[in-house]
Amino acid sequence: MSTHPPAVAARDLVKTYPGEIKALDGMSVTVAPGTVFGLLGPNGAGKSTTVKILTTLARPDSGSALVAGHDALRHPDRVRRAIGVVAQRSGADPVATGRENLLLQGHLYGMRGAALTRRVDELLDRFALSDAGRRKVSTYSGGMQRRLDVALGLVHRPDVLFLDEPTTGLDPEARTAMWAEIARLAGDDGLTILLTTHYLDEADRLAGRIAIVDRGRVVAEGTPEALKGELHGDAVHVELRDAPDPVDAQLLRAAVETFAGVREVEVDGRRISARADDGPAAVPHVLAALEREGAAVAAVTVARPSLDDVYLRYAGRRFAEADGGAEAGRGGGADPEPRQDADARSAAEAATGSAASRTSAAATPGDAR
Ligand SMILES: Nc1ncnc2c1ncn2[C@@H]1O[C@H](COP(=O)(O)OP(=O)(O)OP(=O)(O)O)[C@@H](O)[C@H]1O
Repeated sequence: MSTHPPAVAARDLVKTYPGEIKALDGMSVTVAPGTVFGLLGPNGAGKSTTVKILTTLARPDSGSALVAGHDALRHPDRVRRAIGVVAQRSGADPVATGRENLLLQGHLYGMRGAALTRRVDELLDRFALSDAGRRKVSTYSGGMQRRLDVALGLVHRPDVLFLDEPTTGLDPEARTAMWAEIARLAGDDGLTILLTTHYLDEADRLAGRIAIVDRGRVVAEGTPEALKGELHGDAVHVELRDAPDPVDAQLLRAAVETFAGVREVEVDGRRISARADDGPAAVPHVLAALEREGAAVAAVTVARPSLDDVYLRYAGRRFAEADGGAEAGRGGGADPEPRQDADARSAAEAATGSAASRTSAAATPGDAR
C-alpha cells in the first residue's frame, strides 16, 4: 500500500432510500493514489450509491467520505473540482458535436481560450475522435459515445476519475479498446480511477485492487490475484442433467464432501461447485459419488479459482444469480434500466449550478446510443 494519503477514503457509509431500501450498510473503501480500484458487485449491490456519495451527488445517512483530500460532506465544492465523473448514462448533448460538448464542459469548469481549445484537441486525438469531432454525437457509435463520455470527465484534468460501469452495452471490440484506454490513464497519467462494474473479467483485467460489494457492504477486498490465491486448490464444477430437489441436493452435497481434499461444496440448481486440493485427482471420486446417488452428470470442469469463485465464497451465492441472471463476466450485456433519480447529473453540473442546460441532454441518451 502507498504511504501517500489515500485518494479516496470512505468509512462506514450508510444510505437508506425511501421505502426502507438500505442501499449501503457500512460501506468502506480506501483507494491509493494513481491506482485503478474496482468496486465489483451484482446489480443493486450499492456501487452506484457509493459513487454518488463520493461524487457529492448524494448524502449518506451516516459515515464519512474523503476524496482527493477533501471532505465530501463538508466541502463538496472542493471535491467537485478535483474529480471527473463518467456516469452510467451519458451526459453528452446528442444534438451538439463532440467538440462542442467538450468545449461546454471546459466552460463549466471555468476554462477558456487557447488553453481550452488545446485541451479539447488533445482529448479528441487521444480518444480517436478527431475525425468525428465536428459530427453530432447522435451519429456516434456506442463505443465513440463512451469514449467521448470519458473525455468529458477529463477536460479539467481531475485527480480522481469515477467510471460507473464504463463498458456496459459496448460490443467486445469497443470494450477492449476502452480497457486499454483506462489502463493507460492510470499508468501514464497517474490518475486515480475508481470504477464500478458488474463484469468479473473487467475488474480482473483492469483493477489493481478490488472490493467485492454485496448488499451494501464490502465482503472481500484485495488484489485480484490475492483474492483468487486465498482460494487454495482448484475449482471443480459439475453440471447435472436435472436439478435435484432440496433433500436430494443435501444428499449430493454430503456425498461429494466425503472425499478427502474436497470442501466448500455448493449445490445451486443443476450446478455443483466444490474446491479440491487436486482437482483432476478429485474428479473420478466426485463422479463416482454422484453416480452412487443416482445423479446424471452432463459436464465437469476443473479450473483455477476465478473471481466468481471468490464471490461465491464471500457472498454465499454465485455472481450471475445475484446479478438477476445477467450474464456476469461477459461483454455485451444490455443496458440497465434507466435511472429515475436526478442524480445522473455530472459533477460539473452540480459544481456550477448549470444542471438545467445539461439534464435535458442526459434525459435523452437513447437518441445517442
Ligand atoms: N434513487 C433511488 N431510490 C430508491 N432506491 C434506490 C435508488 N437508487 C438505488 N436504489 C436502490 O438501492 C440499492 C442499491 O442500488 P445501486 O444503484 O447503488 O446498486 P448498484 O450496485 O450500483 O447496481 P447497478 O449495477 O444496477 O447500478 C438497490 O436496491 C436499488 O434498487
